[in-house]
Amino acid sequence: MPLQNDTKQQLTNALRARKALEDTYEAQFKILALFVSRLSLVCKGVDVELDNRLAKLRTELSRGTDLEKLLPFIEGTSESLKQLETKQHLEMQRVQKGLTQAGKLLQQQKGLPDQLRRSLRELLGKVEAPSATVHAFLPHLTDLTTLYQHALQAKQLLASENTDDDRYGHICRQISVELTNLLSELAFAEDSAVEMDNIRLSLLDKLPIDALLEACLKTISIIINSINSERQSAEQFLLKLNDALSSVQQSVVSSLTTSSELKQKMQVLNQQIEQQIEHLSGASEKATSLEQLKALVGDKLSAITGSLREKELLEQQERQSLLATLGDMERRLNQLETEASSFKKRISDQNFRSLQDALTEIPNRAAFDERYQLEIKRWQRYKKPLCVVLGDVDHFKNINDSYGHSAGDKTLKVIAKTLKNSLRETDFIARYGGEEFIILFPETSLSELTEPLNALREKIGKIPFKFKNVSVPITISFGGTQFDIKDTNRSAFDRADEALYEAKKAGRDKVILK
Ligand SMILES: Nc1nc2c(ncn2[C@@H]2O[C@H](COP(=O)(O)OP(=O)(O)OP(=O)(O)O)[C@@H](O)[C@H]2O)c(=O)[nH]1
Repeated sequence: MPLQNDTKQQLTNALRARKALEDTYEAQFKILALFVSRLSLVCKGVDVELDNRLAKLRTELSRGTDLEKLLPFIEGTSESLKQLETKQHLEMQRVQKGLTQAGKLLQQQKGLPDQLRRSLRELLGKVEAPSATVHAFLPHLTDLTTLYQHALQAKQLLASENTDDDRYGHICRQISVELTNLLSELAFAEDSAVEMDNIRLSLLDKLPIDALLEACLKTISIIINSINSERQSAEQFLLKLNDALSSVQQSVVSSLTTSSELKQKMQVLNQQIEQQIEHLSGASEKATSLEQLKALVGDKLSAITGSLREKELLEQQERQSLLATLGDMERRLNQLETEASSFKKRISDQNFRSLQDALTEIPNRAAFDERYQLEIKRWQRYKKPLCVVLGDVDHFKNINDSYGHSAGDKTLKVIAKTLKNSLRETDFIARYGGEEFIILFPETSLSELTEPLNALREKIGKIPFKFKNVSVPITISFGGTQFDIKDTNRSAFDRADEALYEAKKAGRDKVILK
């Protein structure tokens, strides 16, 4: 009996446990069903077929249908989801392509404000980055729409400006910037350099189109004059070279003629001496007495001595004429050497000046372009990191406006000097234009730049500038990047430019590295 009771108890326990398990399972199934229903409602509207399948699944779930019977519905829905995923992937590519095309089209528009161009470039970079969902493109679409709006507004503003000055204002500014860059890349002798500097200063003001055209014409005429004077001096040098060479040729010819004449005379003398000696030996054989022989030898010897003296004289004459010719040639060649070295110095001075910014005396944009190509080649070959950094003086326009252009010029000089002196010899700094500097850091990675650039930024901020007895703190912003395997020289530069733009947007006096 006790055994029977025991079995009964065990059975009851097992039944209770099973009931509890079933209850738990039912509760979990309900939660899951609710979750799936809610999730399916969220997906509603994405795809009709998926909507239908999910609706059926929801109905079956709400009826409490068995999991086994639900399986065909779940499989059907999974299939629809898979198809939808492929569709969405294609859709994503389509949206990405569409946004890129629209952005690039906007980029091709002329006359867009610089800031808008930078934002657009930044946006295109984001659009090209891989995305997990189509939704991720929505903010980009909003941004692009805003940029389109701004571009349209800018264009409308341009079109609505009526006066000549306003209509051409934008073009004038561009010409002005290009002309300023050109001036900094041209090397001129002192007198033209002063004229050029006056033109450069005049370009800092907002010039009306006629004044700007005049500045262009003046620049062209200075360039032509300078080319002409260079051509004349080259011509003069070539004429002198020609003169010197023909006079050397003449000397050589005349010395050759003299020497051949002397040679002939010498031959005659030699023959004469030989004959005299022959005559002497013949005559001495015929001599019958010692007295006769003595007189004969005496006569002949004095004749031979005379001929030998004459020969010596001729030889001396030849030596002297040769020495005179050589002396003359040496003098001419020395003159030529002096001319050539002064010409060479002028050319090398000119080369140096054409790569140096006249105001700040640091390398100019042309020098930068040359060095940039070289450092990129080194980077490609040796695979050592290479960074490029743009620096831009903050609110520089205010300095010009408040204290005049010469104060602005002085500021640029001091900043350029400070930057140059604070860099390593292997780094390279150039004035890129206006108040913008560009620095190349070979064999340096981006992580190694934060500290020195911040130190540089702080150093500039601490320079005690004083204009009209007012202390004026001046700051600088830096944007930099490291060369990447996919980079072109333009793309790396653009990234540094974007970083600089971010530094300006973030409040200036900042270093942003991308
Ligand atoms: N004195 C002087 N001024 C220059 C020279 N080159 C460019 N500038 C001036 O530099 C100013 C640059 O002004 P913006 O481009 O508006 O920039 P910013 O005032 O520095 O403002 P942010 O860069 O936005 O901080 C312009 O007023 C130019 O005329 C130069 O060689 N000498």
